Amino acid sequence: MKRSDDSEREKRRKRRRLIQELGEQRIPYLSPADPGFQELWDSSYAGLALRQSSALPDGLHERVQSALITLQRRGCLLRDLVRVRDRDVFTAVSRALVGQPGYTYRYLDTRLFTIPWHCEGEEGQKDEKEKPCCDSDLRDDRLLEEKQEKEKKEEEEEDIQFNITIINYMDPSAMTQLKEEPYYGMGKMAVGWHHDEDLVPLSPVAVYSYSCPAEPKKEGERSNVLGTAYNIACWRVGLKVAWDIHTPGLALPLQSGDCYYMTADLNRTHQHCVLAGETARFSSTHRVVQCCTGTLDYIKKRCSEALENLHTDPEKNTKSLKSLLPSALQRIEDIHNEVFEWLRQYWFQGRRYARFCSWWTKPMEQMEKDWKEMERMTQLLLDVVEDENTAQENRREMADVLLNALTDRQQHRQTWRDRYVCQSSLAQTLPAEEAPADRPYWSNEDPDMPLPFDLSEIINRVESLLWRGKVSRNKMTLWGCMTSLTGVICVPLPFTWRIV
Ligand SMILES: O=C(O)CCC(=O)C(=O)O
Ligand SMILES: [Fe+2]
Repeated sequence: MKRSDDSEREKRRKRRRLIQELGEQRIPYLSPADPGFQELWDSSYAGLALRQSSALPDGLHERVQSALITLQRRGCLLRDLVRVRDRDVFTAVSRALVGQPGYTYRYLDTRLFTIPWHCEGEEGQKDEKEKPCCDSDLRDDRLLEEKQEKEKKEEEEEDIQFNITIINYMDPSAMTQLKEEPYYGMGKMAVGWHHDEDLVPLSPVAVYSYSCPAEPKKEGERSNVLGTAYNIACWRVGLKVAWDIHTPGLALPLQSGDCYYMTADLNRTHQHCVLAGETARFSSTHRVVQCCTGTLDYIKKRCSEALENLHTDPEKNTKSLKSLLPSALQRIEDIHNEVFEWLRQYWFQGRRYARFCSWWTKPMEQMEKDWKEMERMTQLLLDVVEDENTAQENRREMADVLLNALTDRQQHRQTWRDRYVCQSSLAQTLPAEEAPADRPYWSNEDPDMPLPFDLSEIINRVESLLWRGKVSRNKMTLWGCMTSLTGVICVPLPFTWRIV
C-alpha cells in the first residue's frame, strides 16, 4: 500500500511538471490524413498493428456483434466504481470482465471477477443450471479470442493465450460530461490515458471494435448528409509515448469491425486512450492477466494454508493454534488481510455478479466462512499474547506480529469504510442490487464474531503490552548494572524477556 502511494505521488508530481512545461500549448498529434502519419507510426508506435474489418472472416462479425449486444441487453455491462487519485468515480464506459473461470482482474484499486467463458472439458459446464445465462453467447466471443490468439501466435511465434477480455460499451449520446483530452486536443475521451494494468509482461492486447450503426437523424437536425449516408465522427484510439511531450501523439480511427493490437512492450512504454465517436460502441479487449495472485484457486489455497494452523479438539470442542512460530503467524495474518480484501472488493460491487452469473456465489460464501475462522485464529493469538501465565519465550515477537497485522487491518477497514460511505451518495443513483454492500461489517456486539470490527481498543492493548515489556526490560538492565557495580551481585544477571 505504502509503495503504491509513493508511486502515485511520484506520478502526480511528474504529471504536474509536464503540464507546467506545456503551459497553454497543445502537443501536435497526427491522424491518417496528415503528412508523416505512417512514418510516425513506424518510428514511434511500431508495436501498434491494425487489422481492418475486411481482413476478418465473413460471419465472424455478425456472431461477435450479436454476442456483444446480448451481453448489453441482459444487463451484464455496468459502470465500475473505481479509485482515481484518491477519489471514487464511475467509469464513463460500462464493462464486464469475461474470461477463464475463477480469474479476476485488478485495475484502479478495483478487482473485477470474471463471468466465465466456456472451457472445453469443464466439469461444471455439463450442468446447465450452473452455466451463466450468457454462456452460449460468450462462445462466439471465444471464437474471436481463439482466432486472434492463433493469428497472434503466427505473427509472434509465442505461446500466449488470452485469459480474459474486458468488454466495454458506451453510448456518447447518453453521456453529458465526457472529458476533453488535455494534452493534444484530440477531442472527447471515453477512456482517459492509461497503461493496461495487471498484465503479464509483454502481454499483447487485442481489441475488437464495434460501432453501432447510426440512428437516422430526425427532420430538422443538423447533419452532414452525403446522399443517404451520414458523415459521422468515428471512434479512435489515441496513443502517446509515456511521459513525453515532444513526440507527436497518434490518433487511429476505428471503423466498425476493425481490430487493433498493442504488441511487444507498447503498453509499458506508451499510454492509450479512447476517443468517443458519435454512435454507441462496443469493444472487446483481450489480454493475458497475471494470474499468480488473482485466481480463485490461488486464494483458496491461501485459505487452506492459514486454516491448517487451527486445531479443533473434537472432545472438548475447543480450538487452538498449532504453531506459534512468529514466521507462521505472520504468514497467516497476512493471508487473513488478503482474504478480507477479496471479500470487500466483491461486495463493493454489490450483488451484480449474482444477478446474471451464479459462478462466484458459493466460492465467496465459503471464503467468508474461512475468513471468519481466521478471525477466530487472531483471537486465539491475542489470548496467547495477553496470557500472563504462559511464559512464552517469543511472546514479544508474537505481539509484534499481531500488532503489525492489526494495524494494517485497521487501516484497510477504514479505507473500505471510507470508500463505502463516500460511495453511498454516488451509489444512490444505482439500482439496489448494484449498489456497494458494506460487507464484511459487523457491530462490536455481534455475538457471532470473535473480535470487533473496530480494532483500535485491541491495538492499544497490544501496544501497551509491548511498551510495558520495554519498560520492564530497561528496569532490569538498570538494576543489573547497579548491582554489579556495587559488587552485591558479581555474576551476570540471567536475562529473559518477559512481558509483564
Ligand atoms: O475500447 C478500446 O478500444 C480500449 C479500451 C481500453 O483501453 C481498456 O479497456 O483498457
Ligand atoms: Fe486499455
